[in-house]
Amino acid sequence: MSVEETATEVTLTHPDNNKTFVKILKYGATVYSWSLEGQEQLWLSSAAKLDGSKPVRGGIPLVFPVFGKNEDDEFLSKLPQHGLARNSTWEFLGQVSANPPTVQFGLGPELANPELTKLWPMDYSLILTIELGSEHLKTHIEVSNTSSSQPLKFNWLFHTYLKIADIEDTLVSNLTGAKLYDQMLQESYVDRQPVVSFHEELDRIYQRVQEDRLIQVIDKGHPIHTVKRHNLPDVVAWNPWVEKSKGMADFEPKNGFKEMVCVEPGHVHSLLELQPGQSWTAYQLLYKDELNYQVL
Ligand SMILES: O=P(O)(O)OC[C@H]1O[C@H](O)[C@H](O)[C@@H](O)[C@@H]1O
Repeated sequence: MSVEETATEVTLTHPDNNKTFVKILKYGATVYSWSLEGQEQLWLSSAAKLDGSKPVRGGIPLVFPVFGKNEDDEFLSKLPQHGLARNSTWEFLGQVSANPPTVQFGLGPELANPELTKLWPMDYSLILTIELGSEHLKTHIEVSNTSSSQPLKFNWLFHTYLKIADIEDTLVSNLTGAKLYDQMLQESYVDRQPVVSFHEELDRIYQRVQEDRLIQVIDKGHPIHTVKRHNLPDVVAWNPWVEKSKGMADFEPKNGFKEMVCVEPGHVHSLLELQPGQSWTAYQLLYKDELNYQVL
């Protein structure tokens, strides 16, 4: 069977290779493991809670309807950091294709975390489609405004924790020339460095990165992850380094920051706004590619 469902999770296994699989927790519809021919591609904290008691520290948590904390919107500002999708149990909608194995999960206000839904009482429907290729993982989201009268304002982001060998040997490419908001310095500037390198905590929101820019994670000159985006113009790059990792109870081992980098495609610099009846779609595609410096 290429799709197996338990009470709490769904596993897709590729028909051509049983060491290529993806595991998705119904809680948060969080992909928490993606193995490609036996090689794990995503970082997961050894202290991550997989029992629905808090969002998963690692894998691909889903950020909706707000990234970080919103301070301006009457309703979004009441939600905790990163919203309610990652702390709600989604419905497994079933398999939509046999090869590549593809499944869907759904979320709406009737299913979402009730405490958080009280704070953000909007009508919406989310459909997450996960496709496991022999050499890729595609996560596709559709957001619909199901209200008959109110606009729907939101952010979306795939909070992808990529597994790497050593952060000090790692570069992230093809973000050069993009404007960014540096959450450490709390200021905006244009990145003029040829690549992003990591020597301390780094937390940057790159804005309006052209869609044809492939973001590559490079280990000692070799591209180990390539991230393609559709309708996700903003890219967050994050590594918590020593002090921030110490402060996160569910981040283990404490030197685990050396083996992860977050590259998070999203629409977070501004809010999306859908009128009643409208829908919006976007996807993230993780795969392997040749080294491709598009800008230096
Ligand atoms: O601890 P969390 O709420 O999961 O957030 C983890 C991180 O998410 C993003 O990458 C933000 O840019 C960071 O500022 C934040 O620390």
